[in-house]
Amino acid sequence: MNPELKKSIDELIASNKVVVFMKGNRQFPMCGFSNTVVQILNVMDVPYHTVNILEDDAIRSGMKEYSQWPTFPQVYINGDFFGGCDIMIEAYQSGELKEQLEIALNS
Ligand SMILES: N[C@@H](CCC(=O)N[C@@H](CS)C(=O)NCC(=O)O)C(=O)O
Repeated sequence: MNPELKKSIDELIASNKVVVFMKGNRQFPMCGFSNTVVQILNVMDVPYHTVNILEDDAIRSGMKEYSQWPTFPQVYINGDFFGGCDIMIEAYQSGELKEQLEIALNS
């Protein structure tokens, strides 16, 4: 992929403990899956950064390649790809998400 784009994604996920690449933003999610992830993170009460992939086609296609994941939302925690909506729901219910967020935010 474009090395400039890769570098800017690298920097974005390195400088924010939690990043959500999503459709819309936290105030106005433009898709039910993205909305679910926003609701989960709001309940967890953690700081997170969102990127609206609908505003940038290069990011939209670039993130699919970068994450090797075909859909949005895409959640990064502590620099690592964590998952999409289904994985977030599962991890929220099992307690795994709380654990990972605690590790990330305390590191
Ligand atoms: N099962 C997926 C659901 C997400 C999904 O299906 N997203 C679709 C519709 S919003 C998507 O991003 N499609 C690719 C695209 O729009 O570029 C998950 O767990 O996140």
